Amino acid sequence: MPTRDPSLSLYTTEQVRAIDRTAIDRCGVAGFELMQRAADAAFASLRRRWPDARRIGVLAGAGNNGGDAFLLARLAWQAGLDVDLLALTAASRGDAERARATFIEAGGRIRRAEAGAALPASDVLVDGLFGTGLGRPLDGVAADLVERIAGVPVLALDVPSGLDADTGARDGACVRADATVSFVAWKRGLFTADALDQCGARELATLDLPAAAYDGIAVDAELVDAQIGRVLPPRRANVNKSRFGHVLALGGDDGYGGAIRLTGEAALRCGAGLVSVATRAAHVGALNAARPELMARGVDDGAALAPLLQRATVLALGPGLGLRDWGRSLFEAALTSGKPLVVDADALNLLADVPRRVPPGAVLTPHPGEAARLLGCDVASVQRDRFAAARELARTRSAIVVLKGAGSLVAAPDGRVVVCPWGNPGMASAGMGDVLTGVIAALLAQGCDAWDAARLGVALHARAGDAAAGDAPRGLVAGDLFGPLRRLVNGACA
Ligand SMILES: NC(=O)C1=CN([C@@H]2O[C@H](COP(=O)(O)OP(=O)(O)OC[C@H]3O[C@@H](n4cnc5c(N)ncnc54)[C@H](O)[C@@H]3O)[C@@H](O)[C@H]2O)[C@@H](O)CC1
Ligand SMILES: Nc1ncnc2c1ncn2[C@@H]1O[C@H](COP(=O)(O)OP(=O)(O)O)[C@@H](O)[C@H]1O
Ligand SMILES: [K+]
Repeated sequence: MPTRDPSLSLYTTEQVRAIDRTAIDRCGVAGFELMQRAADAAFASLRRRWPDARRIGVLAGAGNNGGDAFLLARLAWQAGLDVDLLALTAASRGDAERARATFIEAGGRIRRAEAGAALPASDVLVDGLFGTGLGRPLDGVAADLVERIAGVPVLALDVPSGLDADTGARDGACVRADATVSFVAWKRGLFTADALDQCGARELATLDLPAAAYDGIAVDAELVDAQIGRVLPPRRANVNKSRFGHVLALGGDDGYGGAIRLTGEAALRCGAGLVSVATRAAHVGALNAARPELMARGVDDGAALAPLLQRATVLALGPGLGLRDWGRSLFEAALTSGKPLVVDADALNLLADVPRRVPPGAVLTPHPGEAARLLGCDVASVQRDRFAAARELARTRSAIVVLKGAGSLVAAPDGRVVVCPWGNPGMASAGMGDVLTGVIAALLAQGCDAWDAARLGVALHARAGDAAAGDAPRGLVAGDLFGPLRRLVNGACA
């Protein structure tokens, strides 16, 4: 991938280690100097965030993450603060041992963390137990310490200890930080899954590495860039609705008319020129009454869809579609039409059942449950490595895949991945996915290719969710997103 903007570039831990090695071996920046810079950056962050803190508690592990912690402890000590440092081991390795010695030389004292050791009484606790070297779940004294942290703000060095920095998954005890200062480059796992509960505010400290340290290391993924104007330019004045596509939303079996209405309305609110809805006849009256701009049509089966499919430029297939014969027949007709489409909800469940190919340019929008069905695994396996799951689905289905949930990922068959840093737990409510389907369909209808429509759609949807939720996520409903979506799609997020 081309970008080198460090604030958007995401790497695996192996890649970050390679960057560190290049900086040390080829750019002449000593490892200890890097550690010192890491400690400087983290201490500056601590002072900025908690200027009144007098008592600094520090947890230090045996590796270089612990080395960062010793050097931060020395800075705090030299600044006249009280420092209570608990070390997991009696000795460290390499640069970290030198860092330990430096702290002791400066007059600092170290308590050895035995089973049941009292956590430091502190105003801020610094977590330097494990960073990118974490190789297995925390256990023993480390797990015990981490599980007993309570009632004190926590600053994590590089990664909250216990979090897998490659996947964002935790397996057992894990530090819940208020802020995480990450060093050198963003680790991709800080932006999805459990990471959203464990990291707190994220801050990147690149430690002034020379640009050459990053040479030859392609980013593994990127954060979504919200520069909407780049892919969806402002509208010209002399245009008419036929320029902006005709979305056909298909779904809404008995009892699920609301789902497809949300999809249709989202497509309208994001600028599709025309939106038709093919649904159960029983829903048409209510749809027309509630949203007359939607052209709602009752269809008995897939055969009845032919004229609608012919007129449509983009399909939004699946919300409320159901798994009965009616839904199956619409599913078959829609896929056979070869039109560009967004495949969601029950259409994904049908896709998991029926060995069908989706047309080129399709966007699949599974939540982890749907992704698991498509991959033939369980939800926990998807969540254990969302990057791998999204990439595998995109590759095997030759489609753009949006793996939804906290920290949504968008993956392409060629391995590209972007991660959405927005969204909130208020969006864990019925109908939110139906809205996303309409958003992406509208962007396809207005000329975005599948990749742009998916990444931009995910960004708009999540930012609209954040704008609508404000500081009150509980009780957010999907329809609340329409107002913010309209503002954002017109460029408010650029
Ligand atoms: N020179 C460098 O490479 C730099 C490294 N930095 C820091 O160094 C960290 C990485 O350091 P390390 O590679 O030493 O690794 P860590 O300090 O994260 O872990 C230390 C060691 O603990 C052991 N371990 C792993 N999981 C364990 C578990 N669950 N229970 C018990 N022991 C376990 C492993 O042997 C591992 O190597 C980064 O996260 C960052 O904080 C920074 O100082 C910046 C520069
Ligand atoms: N905890 C969360 N944080 C951020 N976004 C979330 C969260 N929970 C759900 N979302 C987003 O809300 C949408 C929910 O989609 P989905 O699960 O398909 O809901 P539904 O089937 O009810 O429409 C997705 O875009 C998802 O990424
Ligand atoms: K840590």
